[in-house]
Amino acid sequence: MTYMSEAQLTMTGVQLTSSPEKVLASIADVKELNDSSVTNAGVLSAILRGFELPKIYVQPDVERKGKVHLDEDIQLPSVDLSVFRLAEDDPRRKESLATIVNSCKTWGFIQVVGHGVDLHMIKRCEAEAHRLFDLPVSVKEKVLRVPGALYGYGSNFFRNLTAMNWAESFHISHANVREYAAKLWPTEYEQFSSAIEEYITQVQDLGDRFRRILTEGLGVPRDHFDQYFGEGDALATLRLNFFPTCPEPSKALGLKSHRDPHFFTLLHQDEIGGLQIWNEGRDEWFNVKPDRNSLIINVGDILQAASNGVYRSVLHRVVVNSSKSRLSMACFYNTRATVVSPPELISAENPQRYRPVRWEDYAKEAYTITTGKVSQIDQLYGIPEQQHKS
Ligand SMILES: O=C(O)CCC(=O)C(=O)O
Ligand SMILES: [Fe+2]
Repeated sequence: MTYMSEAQLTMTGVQLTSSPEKVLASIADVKELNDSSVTNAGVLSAILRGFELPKIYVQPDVERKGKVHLDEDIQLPSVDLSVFRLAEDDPRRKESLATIVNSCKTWGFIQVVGHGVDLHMIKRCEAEAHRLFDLPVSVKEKVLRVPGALYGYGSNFFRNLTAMNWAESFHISHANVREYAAKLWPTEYEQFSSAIEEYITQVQDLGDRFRRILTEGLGVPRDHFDQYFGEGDALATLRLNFFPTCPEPSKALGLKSHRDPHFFTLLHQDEIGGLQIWNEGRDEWFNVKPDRNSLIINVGDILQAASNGVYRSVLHRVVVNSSKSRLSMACFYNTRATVVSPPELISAENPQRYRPVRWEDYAKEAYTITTGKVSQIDQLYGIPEQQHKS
């Protein structure tokens, strides 16, 4: 296998610059210069296979340190959501609700089966996602996500990147998938568009149902948050993530550690694995065992605020490996409304912990805080302790 030094890479056109868009663009140049046979593979895997890891992907120590729990993959608590069709006092329903609440308080994550999202449809959507990532770079560049834009192709969605994520991502919504797909496949965008639309529709419907379950779990009327979401009117953005095989996986990350800023995220992952969740109490990263039939739902910052800190938005990241690429589909479920926690959750002993928060304002700052101890919602919207007492 021939490795290219950084200097050689630079000579062939890869500018090691801090702008991911430029890197993508210059990687495209390398492809055209060096190897026309790679057009049907994902951009990073195709271009970088056999190369040493360019510096721009080497994560700083702060991102790489942290003990990983090695004994055994944890199985996130898993709940069959079909029990929520049972009568309210049915013990199986109660037990499942307790599991969900506990898991969202501690792990910030829960795994669900019996979710009602069609598994064949998920497979179709994954196949379409692969079709997208397999397109030549010169085509994917037509929908490049430029800085500040919400949608499109690229892996730069944190504004404070110190190294690039070893990933290709594509952000899209139900409302604009056709517009973007038509740029990728001028005459045959129907297949991709309808798969994505159907996926978002079904996952959003699950989100609506799950939102009411989580609300009930707070001990408030299950329709309490309906006021923020309307009828099937949640904001839902889909991020397709493709993690190519990586020549030096221990130095890179598929997604650097982050908390999702939205209300919650509904995630599907293929069978490869790579998602790790930070457990604060134990000071360790935990691997999540992938299960194709389930979806993972994780609490986001807005829900943490809306639940007055009961549900936790927890740090997570994606590690990569040298032998298998991975695909995940993350649907960010959210509201445009200004969110405050229900009065039932606030008392003298348990004061209001967050100022009202509106996604449009929060989004401007949400991705700017670096990794680690400080939660971005605490820092930006948290009400300091001493103000609780006064
Ligand atoms: O790929 C995964 O497992 C996680 C993806 C994720 O955290 C995200 O897209 O925000
Ligand atoms: Fe995430």
